[in-house]
Amino acid sequence: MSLDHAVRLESVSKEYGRAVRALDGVTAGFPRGSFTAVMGPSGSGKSTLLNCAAGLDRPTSGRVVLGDTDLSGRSETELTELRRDRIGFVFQAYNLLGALTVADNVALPVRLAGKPVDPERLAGVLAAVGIAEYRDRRPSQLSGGQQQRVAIARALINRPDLVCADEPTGALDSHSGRQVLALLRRIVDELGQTVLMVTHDPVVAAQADAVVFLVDGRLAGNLTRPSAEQIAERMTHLGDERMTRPGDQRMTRPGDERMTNLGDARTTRLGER
Ligand SMILES: Nc1ncnc2c1ncn2[C@@H]1O[C@H](COP(=O)(O)OP(=O)(O)OP(=O)(O)O)[C@@H](O)[C@H]1O
Repeated sequence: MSLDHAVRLESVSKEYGRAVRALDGVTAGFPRGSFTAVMGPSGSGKSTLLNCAAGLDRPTSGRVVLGDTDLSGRSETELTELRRDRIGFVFQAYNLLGALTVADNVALPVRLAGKPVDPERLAGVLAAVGIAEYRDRRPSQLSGGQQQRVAIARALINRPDLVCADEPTGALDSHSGRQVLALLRRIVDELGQTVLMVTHDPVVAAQADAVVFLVDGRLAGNLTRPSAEQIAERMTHLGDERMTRPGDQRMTRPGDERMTNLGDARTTRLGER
């Protein structure tokens, strides 16, 4: 079965100078409407994977395909436009503009594209993330969790192909973090968005449909709909993955599935609901 991927990485490697290979031959596809968490030890290449998938970093070799658009060989201007129009970003630091209102922050990607802001679309997105009543406030007048909702609304305004979230709950207390996670889950389930999220936290990753593990820039397996306990267990054994052969992305533990099964896993999940 050929899957409809929001984004696909094909043999992607990323080197910094000669010494650092942040990604090493990563091949992975992320089906539309799926929620995937990327985990691994510090320095394993998680943010690099996310940044390559989002066209923020260029692979040294291999290619990234967003929908049916190959990002290889695109100019900086083209990549900037692709990111603005087709990718939503949510970072640990909310990256909102303090001088703008909530509504203007959310509308910014539309204005930057030189397009008129559709008031209904704007109101709909603000309502969908639960911040309609704060639309005229400045970010500094909101809690961390509310600011992250604004960032999620801004990420959604252009109906992106892919939402990239790097430690989206990293700066939040556990209650706000849970709410933001539930919101990410909801934008996948109800709006059909595709979310790719980097996290260190097994409880956070357990919200995803699939968890992809990285070690030393290589895929070290994935788990489908795991519990936080299964993820934590796996994380403690990740160092063992260094023993696997380069290029061997087969899973070695019970319950694991190959990358190509991520889409099937999601179908199962939704089918169960
Ligand atoms: N701009 C850069 N220049 C040089 N090396 C870099 C650069 N960005 C990342 N690296 C290196 O690439 C490797 C992967 O980094 P990356 O940030 O992707 O890891 P990570 O898994 O997200 O780490 P963390 O969990 O600590 O955020 C690391 O060894 C890092 O030091």
